[in-house]
Amino acid sequence: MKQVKIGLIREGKIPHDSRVALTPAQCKWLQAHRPGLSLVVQPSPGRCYKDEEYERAGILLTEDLTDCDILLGIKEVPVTDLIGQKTYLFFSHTKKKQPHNQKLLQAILQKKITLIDYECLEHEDGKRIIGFGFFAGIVGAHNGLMAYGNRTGLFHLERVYKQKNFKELIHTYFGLRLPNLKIAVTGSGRVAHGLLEIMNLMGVHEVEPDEYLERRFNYPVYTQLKGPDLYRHPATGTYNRLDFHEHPQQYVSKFHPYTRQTDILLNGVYWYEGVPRLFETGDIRLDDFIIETIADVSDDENGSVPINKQTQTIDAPVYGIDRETGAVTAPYLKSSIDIMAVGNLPNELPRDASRYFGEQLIKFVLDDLLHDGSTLLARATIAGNGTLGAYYTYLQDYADGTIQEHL
Ligand SMILES: NC(=O)c1ccc[n+]([C@@H]2O[C@H](COP(=O)([O-])OP(=O)(O)OC[C@H]3O[C@@H](n4cnc5c(N)ncnc54)[C@H](O)[C@@H]3O)[C@@H](O)[C@H]2O)c1
Repeated sequence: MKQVKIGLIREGKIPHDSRVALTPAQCKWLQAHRPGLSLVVQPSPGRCYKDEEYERAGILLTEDLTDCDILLGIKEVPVTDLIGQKTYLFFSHTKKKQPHNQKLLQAILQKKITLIDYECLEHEDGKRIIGFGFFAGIVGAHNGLMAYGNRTGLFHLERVYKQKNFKELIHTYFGLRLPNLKIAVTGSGRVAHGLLEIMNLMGVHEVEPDEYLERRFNYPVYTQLKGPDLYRHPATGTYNRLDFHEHPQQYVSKFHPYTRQTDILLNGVYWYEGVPRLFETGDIRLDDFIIETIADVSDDENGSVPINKQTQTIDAPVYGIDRETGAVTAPYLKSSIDIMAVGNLPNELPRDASRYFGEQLIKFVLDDLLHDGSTLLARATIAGNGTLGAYYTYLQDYADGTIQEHL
């Protein structure tokens, strides 16, 4: 095994993110159990684990990371902070040619940095290895229910970020009595798992989609809608997962009947251009469209939820959409549907989200970082030594292009 020095960088992106790739306890465990590996931490006033906690775990704090081999961050690293010729792992949000990160990729290439993007780390079958989706689902489901409680006055949920951790959050559900709600949960990935976890913790009962559509219940229920429940090929009437992933534009949505039976929609589908929207904007004017609150955890503006018109912040996560005009309004108006849409939901539970992330990193990626010749890492390497990685040559025009300013 080679000698590797890993540095945890201070997050530089604004608005500030307090998550970190490895907790103090995980760093300590790694130093004890992975000979050849050493770790240092760049001090940070805003990190969810304090500098002193790393110090107490025996991890060296240092401003200077120039002698590290690998630097771990979370969000996009500001161009001015990049250290040339290093290997970085973070979420770069460049693989879809996002205009606002074009400059970042150009700087990475110029500085001969190796960029391994967490989002691109995939198992052989294409399933993503690490991410924050589970805690996005946890916070998203809570916030969706919280918004419905605020709207109707039928119950009250506190903000997640006011709790110390996930365990404390669960304690706030003791004694919670929900009305006879019908909740539709969409998706089957990490976000959906987090949504389901909260359903179960809040004592909402699961029912099958057909039962959900057929009757009302005298207790709160949810149903989980996965690919085959949401989409069908108009010619065959069926859903084939691989075919759908390749040709989503050939499919249509089957969600419409659920808009007539659902009080709250918790949306966790994976959406990209071509995937049918769950419903169309005009549908919200229909008298039998009864959804009052939507937590769009997937958070694609004008995506699977076409009335998600803007992403909010943790401070003010909810806005309204007027049923008649489709215009953005204040939250909790009778004439509007409430939308909860925030792009950094896991930041409401940063310590738990970081620990969960670090666990996956240690389990599935760390050994590859300590040995040469990993195909897992090669497939996730967007740039290296001034050129694009073998799997990312499609980004060449993006890397060459004139800088587009992000509006
Ligand atoms: N709001 C937030 O803070 C937040 C945080 C994390 C994730 N998200 C978003 O939530 C959405 C869901 O994330 P997730 O973590 O559940 O994703 P995931 O990778 O865990 O799951 C994706 C699911 O989508 C399915 N899928 C559909 N089309 C696919 C395709 N073409 N290729 C691969 N898989 C396909 C997969 O089978 C899988 O079940 C994403 O859009 C993500 O960006 C939002």
